[in-house]
Amino acid sequence: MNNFTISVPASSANIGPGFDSLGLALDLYLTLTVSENDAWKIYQQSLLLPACNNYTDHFIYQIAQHTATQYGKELPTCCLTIDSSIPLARGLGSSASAIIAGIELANQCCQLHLSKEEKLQLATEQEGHPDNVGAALFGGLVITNYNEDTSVDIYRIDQLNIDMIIFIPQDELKTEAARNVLPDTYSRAHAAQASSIGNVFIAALMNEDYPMAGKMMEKDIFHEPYRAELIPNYAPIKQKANELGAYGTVISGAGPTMISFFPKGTGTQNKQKLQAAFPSYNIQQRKMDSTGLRVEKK
Ligand SMILES: Nc1ncnc2c1ncn2[C@@H]1O[C@H](COP(=O)(O)OP(=O)(O)OP(=O)(O)O)[C@@H](O)[C@H]1O
Ligand SMILES: N[C@@H](CCO)C(=O)O
Repeated sequence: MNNFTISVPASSANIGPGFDSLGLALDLYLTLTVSENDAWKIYQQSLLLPACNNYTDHFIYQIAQHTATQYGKELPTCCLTIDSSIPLARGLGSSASAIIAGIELANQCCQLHLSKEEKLQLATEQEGHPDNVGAALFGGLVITNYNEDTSVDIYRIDQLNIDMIIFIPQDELKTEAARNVLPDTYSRAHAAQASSIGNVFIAALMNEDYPMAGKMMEKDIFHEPYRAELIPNYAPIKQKANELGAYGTVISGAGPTMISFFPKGTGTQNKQKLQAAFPSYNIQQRKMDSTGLRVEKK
């Protein structure tokens, strides 16, 4: 086995009305440097990574082991050096990136020769929905459909002429907790209204009509109204971004990070103003990652 590096981007799911369906890859990365070794060793270089004393408890190892077993293979012992700029449990797809990294680790180490579509299917089965894993794997903005009885259908937009700003608060919010506040069912009228918002949103994005896309993203009724109370400064962040000319501001994934979409060229100046307005936040201007999962052999 040659040494190699796996790199997987962060992602922002939903973008308002695309609950469990839309994902946007962002230029923050989880990286694994892998070499064959006579015993398992995992070195973690970033303070953003969760502490782990035993390799068998490591989420990425568990996903790799599970994938190898699914294909009747044995994972060779490896030395992993893991680094990350993706904050955990903030709505930036950290678990999806870890799942993709684990699947790719097994793919490389066990020579599974998995196609991207097969990786997407495996990752979606692990995560439960294809939005974050689709973006992390393919890069760009992905539009997906999945239910437990079918394979994942996916389209991709790889060009967005907008600037993006993310607002990362200090405290975590676990996806599970943010899913627990959602209704189990929606009435027909509610579902029809919610999906019509999503339909116009995608049409607006495809036509680069960003004012309309911003209007639609803020009209979501699938998840935003239920989660707003869990998100610190939900209304003030939207209001301030709106005053500064944002097309729209929504919860990133399950939160608590929020993401604003600004006219191209206005991100840098607005980032400074927003950081001054919300000093306890880690506010960053980010770009879309257009590549997704990368493997570099040494
Ligand atoms: N690099 C990693 N290594 C090990 N475990 C990880 C890693 N990244 C994420 N995890 C696990 O996933 C959990 C976070 O997943 P969760 O679904 O709550 O949030 P998220 O994926 O960051 O956000 P969202 O799904 O809303 O975008 C962490 O608490 C940790 O258990
Ligand atoms: N679509 C998911 C993303 C987070 O995993 C949600 O909003 O719960």
